[in-house]
Amino acid sequence: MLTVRAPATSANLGSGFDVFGVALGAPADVIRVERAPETSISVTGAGSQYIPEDPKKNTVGAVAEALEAPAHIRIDKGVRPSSGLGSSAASAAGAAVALNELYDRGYTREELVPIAAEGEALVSGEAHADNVAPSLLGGFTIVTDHGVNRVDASIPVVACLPETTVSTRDARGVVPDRAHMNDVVDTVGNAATLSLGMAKNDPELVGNGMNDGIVTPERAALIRGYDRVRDAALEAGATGVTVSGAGPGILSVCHARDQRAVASTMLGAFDSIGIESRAYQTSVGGGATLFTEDR
Ligand SMILES: Nc1ncnc2c1ncn2[C@@H]1O[C@H](COP(=O)(O)OP(=O)(O)OP(=O)(O)O)[C@@H](O)[C@H]1O
Ligand SMILES: N[C@@H](CCO)C(=O)O
Repeated sequence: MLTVRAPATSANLGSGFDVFGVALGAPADVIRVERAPETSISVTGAGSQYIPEDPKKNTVGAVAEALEAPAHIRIDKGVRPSSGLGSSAASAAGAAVALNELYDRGYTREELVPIAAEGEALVSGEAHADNVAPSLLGGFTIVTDHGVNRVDASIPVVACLPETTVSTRDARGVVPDRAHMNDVVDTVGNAATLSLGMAKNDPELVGNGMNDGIVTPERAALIRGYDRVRDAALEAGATGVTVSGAGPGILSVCHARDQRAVASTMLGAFDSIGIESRAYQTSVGGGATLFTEDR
């Protein structure tokens, strides 16, 4: 049996819609695989009651098919589905690493990105790779038609997850078809600033570069309490706040000294409108880890 821990991720980071992503130190999915004549899946853990075990409907089933690697796959969910924290992608990335090893397929982590993205196509209708790339590779990732670039970073973040859900499929439905040139220019400038901030490990630059006036306002409108939580986090010292992935998770970037205050104020802001939430005080972290081998 092989075991892989695959981290949650936050995609977009505001200015990098469908391009930027970061691996988070926590939470994570744990995937265990054993060779089998046909693929079967069992799911336990956070939100497992909402996740299909049918291989045709689960992201790991799509990965097993793409790798021609039938297996019994056990998923222990640390990342709740429809969270904006790359739940479906964490499972897909973990399965890709585990099955690649189990069947000695020999793919590099970079080569596994489009394979794991097949799982995302299954659940959201498009094979966007901005969650699977950081879950596989760790750090800050930039996915374009030219492939994936990455840099290590250890920026402190708070990922605050309300009890509500937003499906990526629905959230992709509100993405505008067109944008004003002024907004495009602002967003390009912010994305460049954010990338530089990641390379320099600078939470101010990263936070300043998260603003986006094109997709984020439409997504934020789907999250009850978003403005209140964002304003509270900024007041507590966050250098930038945005929708995590497709939401409803909200991501704040901050200095380590402000992390605790940012987390408690975000929780308090959701609580003030009667929404329970939990906050992960973590930082940009490493990619999927293969930590047990017993074949
Ligand atoms: N292994 C899996 N883990 C989690 N969700 C899965 C899995 N396989 C299929 N799904 C389905 O995918 C959907 C959740 O994926 P979705 O992309 O909407 O959420 P997310 O991955 O948390 O969000 P985001 O991509 O915005 O970070 C749910 O309908 C869930 O049942
Ligand atoms: N870039 C994707 C990521 C989903 O987590 C989206 O925002 O739709």
